[in-house]
Amino acid sequence: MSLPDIASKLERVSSTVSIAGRSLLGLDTNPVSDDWSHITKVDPEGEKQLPLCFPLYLSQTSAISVGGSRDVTGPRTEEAFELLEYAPVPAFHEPSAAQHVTEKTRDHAEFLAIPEVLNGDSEALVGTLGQGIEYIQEDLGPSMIEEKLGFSLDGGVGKRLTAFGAGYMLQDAVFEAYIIMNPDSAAAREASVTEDDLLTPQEAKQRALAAEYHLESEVIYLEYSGTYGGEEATDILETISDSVTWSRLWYGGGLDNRNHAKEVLEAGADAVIVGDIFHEIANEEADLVEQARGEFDSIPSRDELADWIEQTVAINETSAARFLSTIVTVPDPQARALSYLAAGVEMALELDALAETADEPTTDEVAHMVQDETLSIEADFGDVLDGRDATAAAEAISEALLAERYELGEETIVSARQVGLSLS
Ligand SMILES: CC(C)=CCC/C(C)=C/CC/C(C)=C/CC/C(C)=C/COP(=O)(O)OP(=O)(O)O
Ligand SMILES: O=P(O)(O)OC[C@@H](O)CO
Repeated sequence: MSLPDIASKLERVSSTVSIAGRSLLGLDTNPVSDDWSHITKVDPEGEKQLPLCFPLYLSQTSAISVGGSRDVTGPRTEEAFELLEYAPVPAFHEPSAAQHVTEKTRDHAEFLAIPEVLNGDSEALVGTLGQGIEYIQEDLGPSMIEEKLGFSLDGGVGKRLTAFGAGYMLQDAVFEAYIIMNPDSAAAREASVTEDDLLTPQEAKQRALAAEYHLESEVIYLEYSGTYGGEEATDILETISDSVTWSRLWYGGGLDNRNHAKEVLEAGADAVIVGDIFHEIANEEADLVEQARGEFDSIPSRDELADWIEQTVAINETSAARFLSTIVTVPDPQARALSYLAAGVEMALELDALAETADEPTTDEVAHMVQDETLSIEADFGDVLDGRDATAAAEAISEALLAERYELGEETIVSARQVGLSLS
């Protein structure tokens, strides 16, 4: 038997084993975790930012999806991943263009999740994917391999190596088969989904089955980006979840309270995706810090701060409480929100005070200032990260904010550009 014959036989055997594993033995061979019930979508676009103590909020979610369809660039995506190194849960990359994938994002991301839209134009199903694979094969792959080898690739071996490189980079990629049901969203515009493309529950189920059996999409993603899908969405989820067995079924769009999160989970979603309300915490935290600066002459205790926050805002209406309420396993979202908001405001006030102690320091001096100071937030980070990571997280975030405050450029471990707060 020739080598190609053996390869083709092996391929046939392995795909039969995989189908048998899935359908006859009922084995869960889907690489996307079945334990995930809540995913936070972090969008590295300029206007969407992270709260100061993002490791605390993100400790409650199952995983983080990094990506967005507007104003996203490779460098911004890299910055988001660098910050999210300090999040206590895995972060994966959902690019909306292949150029957002860089060597650095590949190093940081748990895996690539590639969108394919089941009710858009052919560009959104296979066109962009083809361009993406071409980019990996012809640009990103060779430059990464050449950098590792230290010499340039050409000839037959070069060709095989770059093909191998593209396969290698995509081997742990998973596919998210989107059904986009809000035509008035960036995702719909990106995929050319219009009113005419909206699906009935039965049509959605049929496409979901095609995605599971033909495309072998690890995830089927019902997307209402920016608006809650209500009964229409729960009808679709119920219909799909009755038939789809192997792919994970995710719902995203407009979630900002527990009832809606429960509704879609009870209708059969394996996980909910929450985006906007998480980013809104950053604005809320910045507003509170601004008010606290006017209110207190010295740094109050954490308890005093919590009392003041309770008098200043209706906790149940805060973005912090609403975000946490979408995580159905968090027992008391309001209490948790109050404690995280107080931690964030205290961290900002402590850093304001630290900034006052120096006049035009260098980047090295800023690093030392941060290392010599123990901020209260370290103990909070210690509750969700292990000790060394908690110190590293507090130092990296503080250093970035101080460097930004002194206009020291971008020499810090992480950039403060995506943290929604500036020191006074
Ligand atoms: C092969 C590699 C490396 C990359 C592939 C790149 C591909 C195929 C990207 C897919 C682009 C695509 C079809 C986008 C459709 C729109 C979509 C589903 C976007 C995701 O939605 P969000 O960006 O989360 O939505 P919002 O911005 O509306 O919140
Ligand atoms: O931003 P929201 O409306 O929460 O939607 C989350 C996600 O489904 C967007 O792709």
